[in-house]
Amino acid sequence: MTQFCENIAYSYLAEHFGTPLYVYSENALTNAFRAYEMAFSGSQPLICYAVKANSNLSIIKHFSELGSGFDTVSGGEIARVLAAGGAAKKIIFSGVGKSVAEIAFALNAGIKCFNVESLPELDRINQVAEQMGKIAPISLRINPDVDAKTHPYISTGLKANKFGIAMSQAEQAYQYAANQSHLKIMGIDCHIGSQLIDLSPLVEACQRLLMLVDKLSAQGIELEHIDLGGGVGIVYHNEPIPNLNEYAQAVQNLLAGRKLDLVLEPGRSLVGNAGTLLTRVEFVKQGEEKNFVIVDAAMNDLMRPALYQAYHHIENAEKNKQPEILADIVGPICETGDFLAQNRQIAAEAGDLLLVHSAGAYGASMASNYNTRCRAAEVLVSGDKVREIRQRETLEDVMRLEMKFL
Ligand SMILES: Cc1ncc(COP(=O)(O)O)c(C=O)c1O
Ligand SMILES: N[C@@H](CCCC[NH3+])C(=O)O
Repeated sequence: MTQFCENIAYSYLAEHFGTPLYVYSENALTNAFRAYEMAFSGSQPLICYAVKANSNLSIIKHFSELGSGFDTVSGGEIARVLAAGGAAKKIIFSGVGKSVAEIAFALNAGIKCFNVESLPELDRINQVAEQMGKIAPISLRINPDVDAKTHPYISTGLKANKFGIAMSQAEQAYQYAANQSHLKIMGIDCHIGSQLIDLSPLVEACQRLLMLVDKLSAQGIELEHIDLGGGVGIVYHNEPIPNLNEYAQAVQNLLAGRKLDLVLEPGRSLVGNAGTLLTRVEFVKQGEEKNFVIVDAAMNDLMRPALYQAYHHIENAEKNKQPEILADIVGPICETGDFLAQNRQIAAEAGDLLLVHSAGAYGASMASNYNTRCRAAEVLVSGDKVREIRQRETLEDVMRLEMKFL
């Protein structure tokens, strides 16, 4: 029995668009966004979709039409949001290394706020704003020193991480910002990490920020908004993911009675489970110690398993296909780390179609051309309609920029 994305068979999509292929369900994107809106309806937050999770223009456009704002981390991401029709006034610009050109671009666009991560960055933004005769809206990203209990590569709220301004330096930094002629203090923010499966660090970070908000208020610095960073984790395997309503309730209890607007920057939980990577089995190879299912997707298409030993559920597109073997599911790239899964029970023969689940976040957006492989196409399914939203790259696309130097 073949499996479906909404009303379209994966086998049809693979034949029509080729593999590897990213497939997204529009319904799943909408439902995930609405789940945040509903959970937090008591505080009417500005939900700023974290573009890095999936920067496809059509996905940005879809979220924009749902009313989303955007968390961006480069001039390129800001350009994408603007190109897709996103409102500049709903763009937040995060990141530890904003260049002069990126700051000028963001100021010209008229974004909502810069999330500033250091004193030198404050100086740089002030200088660029002065040269342009503008006032830059800023918020300070505070590093609350909270352990998010996630993979160390995506934990961002500890003292040892490069992100944010230390709690101990925060008041001084706000006073400094208040004295700069071309900055306007708007808010406070934090982001402690991604794929969070425990609510308590998120709540603790919010509490720490609110203590700081009170201290600043006593010093005459009033903030308009608090931005709590990324969203909750998603189920890849069998993780006990946090309940969004519980998170919302805890935050809303903490914010009750305060005149602070709420901003959220979820990425993974808006797109992760809306996406599947389709890949075709090239060969099944019996090694001396292991079986290998060699597929046409690789670490350049989906880097998460190689980079974080991340788990993605993989199954044959034909449900209940037998027999299963124990195998590593690997790509064609010349690296031993090029695997999508290790030691999995899977039914797979050459020519079979496999579904790599939960690939909507940090999949296509982290893809590369390593081994001079062409990036996969992406399609969006809505009911029984399917739309190509990124064409498969050709070799000419990949080589175009360099060819002129030959
Ligand atoms: C500053 C910032 N905001 C938001 C996000 C999105 O986080 P998540 O995808 O876990 O919701 C990230 C990524 O971790 C981030 O670095
Ligand atoms: N790329 C990571 C998440 C990074 C979050 C960015 N701050 C992942 O796939 O899990």
